[in-house]
This record gives sequence, structure tokens and C-alpha cells, in this order.
Amino acid sequence: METNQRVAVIGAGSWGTALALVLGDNGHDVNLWTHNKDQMALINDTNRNERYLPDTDLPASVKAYYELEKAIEGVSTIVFAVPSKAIREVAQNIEKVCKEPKVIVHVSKGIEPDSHLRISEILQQTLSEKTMKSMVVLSGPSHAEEVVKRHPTTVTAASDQLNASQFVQDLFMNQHFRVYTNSDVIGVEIGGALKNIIALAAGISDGLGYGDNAKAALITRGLAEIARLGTTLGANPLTFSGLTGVGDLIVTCTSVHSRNWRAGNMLGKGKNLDEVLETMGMVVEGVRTTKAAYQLARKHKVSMPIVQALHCILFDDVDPKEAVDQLMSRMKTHEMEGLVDILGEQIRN
Ligand SMILES: NC(=O)C1=CN([C@@H]2O[C@H](COP(=O)(O)OP(=O)(O)OC[C@H]3O[C@@H](n4cnc5c(N)ncnc54)[C@H](OP(=O)(O)O)[C@@H]3O)[C@@H](O)[C@H]2O)C=CC1
Ligand SMILES: O=C(CO)COP(=O)(O)O
Repeated sequence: METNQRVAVIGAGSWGTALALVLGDNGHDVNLWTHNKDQMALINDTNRNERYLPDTDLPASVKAYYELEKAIEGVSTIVFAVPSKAIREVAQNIEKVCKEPKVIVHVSKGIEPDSHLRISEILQQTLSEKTMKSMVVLSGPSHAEEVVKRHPTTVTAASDQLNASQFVQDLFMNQHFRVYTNSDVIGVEIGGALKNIIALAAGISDGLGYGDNAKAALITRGLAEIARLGTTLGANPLTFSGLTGVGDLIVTCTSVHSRNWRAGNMLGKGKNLDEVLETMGMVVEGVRTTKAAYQLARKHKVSMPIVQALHCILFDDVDPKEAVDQLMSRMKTHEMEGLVDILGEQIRN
């Protein structure tokens, strides 16, 4: 475990708060930043974040902040834990007030529509050398609700600088929260972002009343789509069989904690997207990522039929049942369609 550090966690939603608890458990001083002044006061008065993680006592070393400059003053590390749509704006604000280089960690799962940038790319575009010493992505199968109960959880710290991923591994790792390192930043970010699309689809399937066969099909064929796009973008195909690939797909497609699964479930039961998002009151990253992945698939001519079906349901008002019928009546194909071109002819034989 890393010796005592001061760490800023930017974003006091479910995940930022859960990670603040892990860091506090590890003996670090945590500045938990929120853009909501009332929420700051409430967290500091009660030592809890009732809105996002009810009944969870935070370690005494976690303090909430509202002023960004104060939240990052004297810290070694900044953990970005806001939804992907807020990353650019928050990073611009940090760039304005940051006085010395920090280890930058991000834990958000998304891809920016239109620019098609991964979160680490947005941060690299926004933060200068004066602010950023190194960049690490922390991702994996990890619902906040279970992390705060200190149930066993495993994640991956990915960076192209091994010493940076090892620093983050030591910072977060404890008896309940095991951290592996990986150098495949592209694979880790693509797996983490795209699994939310498949979780929406799995929720729709459950909402329609389909069974476990359908869910297994979505997880496996979803993984094939993620691997096809990911390897085209430069990821190591092996990453998709790890924690941030199949691991996160399983947890998000099968857990009632998943906001993406729950949103999909409501869609499958007949609610429309606006109603669903209003009911959730928390981020459903898969909606925005569907847009980005659909655009990327077209740009790189990668076959992604599940992503395409979800895009039709979310943005073209196609009935979910009709979208499933279309998926099932696609032209017959090889199970390793697309991947064979990348991994070699031998798989076909
Ligand atoms: N929850 C989980 O278990 C996990 C989540 N993640 C990822 O972490 C990221 C954050 O998710 P999560 O914490 O769950 O989301 P939540 O919806 O629980 O919380 C989001 C937080 O970000 C704040 N926020 C929203 N917009 C802005 C903004 N423009 N500026 C500053 N703060 C803002 C919200 O404030 P307000 O309260 O005012 O709305 C809220 O505090 C996502 O990318 C998610 O995929 C990754 C692993 C696990
Ligand atoms: O990323 C997560 C678990 O690993 C959280 O998923 P949801 O955003 O669907 O809740």
C-alpha cells in the first residue's frame, strides 16, 4: 500500500464517493469535490453521501470541497469521477487553477460522440504538462454499492507508464479492492465504455421477458462487437477477455445495481427514453456511448449489429421487439466474423 497521500476525487456521485471510501480506508486524506454547495455541507455535517450511497459512513479522512482550487491544493493525485459528458468542462476548470503536475486518474466510462475521443484523450487534449504528470485509467467490474460494503472487487489500472499504473495500484489496493496493472489503455477504455451499450440491450431483453439464452447471446456477441471495434482502434484483443472486457460485461449485464441494465429494462417494458432517464436520476452512460460507437462503426466499417439495433431503439423509436427480430434474421455468418481478418486466417480453418 502507498504511504499516506492527499488525493482529490473530482465528482461526488456514486463512484467518486465509493472510491473516496476506499482511499480513506487505505489511510489517505481525501478531498471529495462536488459542484453542489449544499451537498458539500451535507457530506461534511453527516459524514455520509445520502443521495448516492445511503447508509454508508465515510472515513473521517474524507472531506467534501466545493472550490476546485482548494480541492486540488497540495494533492499528489487527481481522480476524475464525473460522468463522461462533464469531463471536458471540469478538466478545463482544473487546468485554470492547477499549480503543479499531478498524477491524473480517470474512472469514467464513455466515448465522446462526434469527436470519438476516449476519456484519456480528452484529458490529454485539455490538461497541459503543468497539470498532468502521468495518466492512468482505473476500470473494471465494480458497482459502487458493493464496494462500499467492502465486498471483494477487482479492477485494472492501465497506463503506458508502468510506474504510474503501479503507483495507482498501490494507492487503491487493499484486502477488499484488488488492483491489477495493464498497459493497454485503448482496450481498457473501449471495453469499459462499450459494455454499457450491451448492458442496456441486456436490460431490454429482460424487460421483454426473454430468458437467459438471450442474455448469454447478448453478452457473447456483444463482446465480439467490442473486440472487433477495439482491435480496429489498436487495442490488444486479449484485453477483452480480462476484467475490463468480459468481467465488466458480466457484472453490468446481470446486476440490478447497473443503471444501464435498469434503464434498458424499463425500455423493454415499454417506457420511452425521456421517461427512463428522468426516473433514473443518475448517469446512464450507455445512451451517449451508443451514439459514439454507432458513428465509429460506420467510420471504420466494423460490423456492430447490436449497437446498430440499440441506436434504432434509442434514437429512431424502433420497437425493441422489432429490433430483436431484425437481429435474429440477419444473414448467416461465421462466429469469428471480422476478427479473423485481424487475428489471422488460421481461426477459420
Ligand atoms: N457507479 C458505479 O458503480 C461506477 C461508475 N463508473 C463510472 O463513473 C462515472 C461517474 O459515475 P457515477 O458516479 O456512478 O455517476 P452518478 O450519476 O452517481 O454521479 C455523477 C456525479 O457527477 C456530478 N456531475 C454531473 N455533471 C457534472 C458537471 N458538469 N460538473 C461537475 N459534476 C457533475 C453529479 O452531480 P449532481 O449530483 O449535481 O447531479 C454527481 O455528483 C461514469 O462514467 C460511470 O460510468 C465506473 C465504475 C463504477
Ligand atoms: O461500470 C459499472 C460497473 O462496473 C457501473 O455500471 P452502471 O453505470 O450501469 O451502473
